[in-house]
Amino acid sequence: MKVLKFGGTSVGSAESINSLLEILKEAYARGEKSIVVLSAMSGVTNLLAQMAEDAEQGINFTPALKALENKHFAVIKQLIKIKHQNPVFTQLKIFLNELEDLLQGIYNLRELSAQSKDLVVSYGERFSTFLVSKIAAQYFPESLFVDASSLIKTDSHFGNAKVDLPQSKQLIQTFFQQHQAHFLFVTGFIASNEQGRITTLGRGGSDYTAAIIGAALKAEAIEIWTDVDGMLTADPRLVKKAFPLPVLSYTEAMELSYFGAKVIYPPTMIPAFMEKVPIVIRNTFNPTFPGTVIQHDSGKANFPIKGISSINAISVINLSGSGMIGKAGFSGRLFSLLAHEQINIILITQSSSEHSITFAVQPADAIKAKKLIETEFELELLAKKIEPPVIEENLSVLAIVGENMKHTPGISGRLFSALGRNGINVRAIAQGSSEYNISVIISQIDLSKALNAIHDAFFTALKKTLHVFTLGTGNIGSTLFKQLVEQQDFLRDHNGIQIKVIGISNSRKMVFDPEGISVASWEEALNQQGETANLEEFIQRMQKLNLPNCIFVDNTASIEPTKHYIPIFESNISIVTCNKIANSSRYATYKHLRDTARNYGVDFLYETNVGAGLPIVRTLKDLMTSGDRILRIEAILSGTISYIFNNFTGDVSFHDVVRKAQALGYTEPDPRDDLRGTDFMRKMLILARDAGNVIEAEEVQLGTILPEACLQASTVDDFYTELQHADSYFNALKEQAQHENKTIRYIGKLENGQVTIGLELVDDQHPFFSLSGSDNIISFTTERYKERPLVVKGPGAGSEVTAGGVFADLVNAGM
Ligand SMILES: NC(=O)c1ccc[n+]([C@@H]2O[C@H](COP(=O)([O-])OP(=O)(O)OC[C@H]3O[C@@H](n4cnc5c(N)ncnc54)[C@H](O)[C@@H]3O)[C@@H](O)[C@H]2O)c1
Ligand SMILES: N[C@@H](CCO)C(=O)O
Ligand code: NA
Repeated sequence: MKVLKFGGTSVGSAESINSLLEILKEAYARGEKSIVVLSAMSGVTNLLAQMAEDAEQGINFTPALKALENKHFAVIKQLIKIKHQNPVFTQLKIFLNELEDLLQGIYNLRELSAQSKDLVVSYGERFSTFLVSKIAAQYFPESLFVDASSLIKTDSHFGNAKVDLPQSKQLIQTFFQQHQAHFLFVTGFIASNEQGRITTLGRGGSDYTAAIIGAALKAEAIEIWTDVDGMLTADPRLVKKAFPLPVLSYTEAMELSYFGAKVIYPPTMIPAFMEKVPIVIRNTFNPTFPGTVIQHDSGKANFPIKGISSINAISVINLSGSGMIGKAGFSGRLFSLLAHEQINIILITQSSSEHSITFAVQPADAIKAKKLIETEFELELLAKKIEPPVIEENLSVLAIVGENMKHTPGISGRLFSALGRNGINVRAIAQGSSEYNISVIISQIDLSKALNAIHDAFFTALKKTLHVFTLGTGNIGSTLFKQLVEQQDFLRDHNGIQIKVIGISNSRKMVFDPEGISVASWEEALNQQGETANLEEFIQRMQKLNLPNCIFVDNTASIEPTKHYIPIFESNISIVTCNKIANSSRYATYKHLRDTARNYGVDFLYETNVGAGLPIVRTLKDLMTSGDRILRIEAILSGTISYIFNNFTGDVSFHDVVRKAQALGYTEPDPRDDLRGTDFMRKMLILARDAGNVIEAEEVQLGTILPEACLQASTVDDFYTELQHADSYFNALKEQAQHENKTIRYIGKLENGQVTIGLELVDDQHPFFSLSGSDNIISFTTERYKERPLVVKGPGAGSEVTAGGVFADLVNAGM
């Protein structure tokens, strides 16, 4: 036998009552015996309470009474065949008349006691249960309406009565013994005291009724049918990836529902817990879903924790002072004082120095608690043995919960590193010695971010989501989007990583979607929903969204974004960039960026600053961190110039080859940056700095490949015109090289902290002689690679290889 309890939404309308009936019919067809416990139709209990209060105030309650009648009558008309409707209308009308008399009495006396209020609200369950029993009788003639006030006995604490479990158990067992042939529909929530006056069971009352009956009859299970799929891993309003848990122990369910997860109210579980009757949370509107089983043991563990619960708003009170040290009974006095005044303590921590006690309460209780303490400890305060209590507000508490934590080291490490990586400050920590729960107090504005980061950290079979904000939709930016689209399934399936692009901006427009922009149609998103670009606002919006695993990607060649790098790091957001401007500006800036990123525990990744996707920055970093020492670097790091000299053969003009390099996407947005050597200089500067040198741009000896007139050109068009005029200059250079059997190379060197870049003609003995396309080559001579250098070679410009490098950095920043 099972006890099936249906909540207010499950009896809230004709449609939902139909769903409920389907569930009963199927159970019936399977030969299962059920007892059904029902709540009032959703909204009705509140409405009744309001009517009672209105009556007390002398406000006319008749319109509300009429609305109540209509609501229930409408269901009768829809779900009961006409020929059977009359007796049902009649009985409901009798109930309604009783209710009206009652309200009239309250109205006349202008007096509402807790006792009469219980009586008023009890009609909600009586209406709904009677109604559903009559609807059900059309399919199951043995259906019987049961008013549970005759079965569940309580004290006279109206509004929140305490159940006399032994007496109720007796009554229930006898009643069900006598009615075995019936299909019982029992009112939830209501009971009666010794004198037979109606009482109610308080919050979660109908669940409690189901648990009391299920326990008394040692049911096979108590099914709580509601409008969600079960207990979830976290609050789904804050964590989109929250999912229903298949199995929980009673203890875990209590811990989880204590904070947040309002599917079931913990005290209602106690009778089931005592008799080891499993409770199953099911969804009336998704009846094939198995739901969550709450049982004696915790079940097979798929993850190290079961879930994360949270309370959005709490206040913390700090009490400190020398007067507490070694003073047995101090906390006893403190907490009995608060308990006596019904102030619920959500969490307590005390340092082992005993110098301070921190505890959390509901915000509404904070001031009262402070005043109570000030009165109780007046003498200690006067003697300055303790400091005045301090209230801190706008805080949240979250807790990770699970019995398996007990057997698994590293859980708290994972929790705190997820918080730390996302820049979330932990204000207080508590772990019960039962190790079922670790709770932390954090600032309210970080709650959603913290929940998501922790959810990602523990439910690893699920996807880790990177939240990305990207600037620049040119060559590199647009290619990156294309690669993201192509790769997203693989990343999800093989690396458990989901990349959500939340913001995109170029110099004209910007667009945001906190749920993630569909990157395949980024252009439409930008053009159709985009607003006028505003870099300051873009960054502010990113900071304000405060998302976990957040990465800012700069795919521009502009100085503007680089001015915001420091505040971005300070918001605990990592940066990935192919833009070389920040790293090649003043050394002080270069250093400040690294220091800030390190202090805030975020990543600053810029592999594509040198040699596009080729592993150059990474290789140098590995050499440095493993203790090698750089003796010399020799390199060709301009893909554009490499391409030009590799293709400046035969009759083709120099000017045309430069145009071609630009068309192929090798050049900087302004090709003069390549040809004047600026771009190469930036790369050498970055490498020199990464190799440990303190060096400024003006210290680089930069030899040029251009005649003076080209260097002076003030626009890109002028520049191309000057290049056309310089044909003879470049042809002469080419002929000289051919004559000497050499090739023209533009080579950078770092030695003894000095950087030089210049044109050289090299012969076939030189390692840089044979290069093709846009190839870069770099050779590191180090203490360990002294005889033969470490060489990296390959295409060092172009949108595919560059975007690929940015992509790899992006994924690494999310690790
Ligand atoms: N082409 C390569 O092979 C290569 C290799 C390595 C690094 N890079 C670097 O990649 C970067 C981008 O190059 P590209 O060829 O894609 O340039 P691009 O000119 O094609 O695109 C630049 C984009 O940045 C946007 N932008 C500029 N200023 C902006 C601002 N203040 N706010 C928002 N958006 C802004 C522009 O609107 C445009 O969408 C450069 O820094 C370049 O040095 C390129
Ligand atoms: N314009 C650059 C792109 C790579 O940074 C080059 O030609 O090398
Ligand atoms: Na690189």
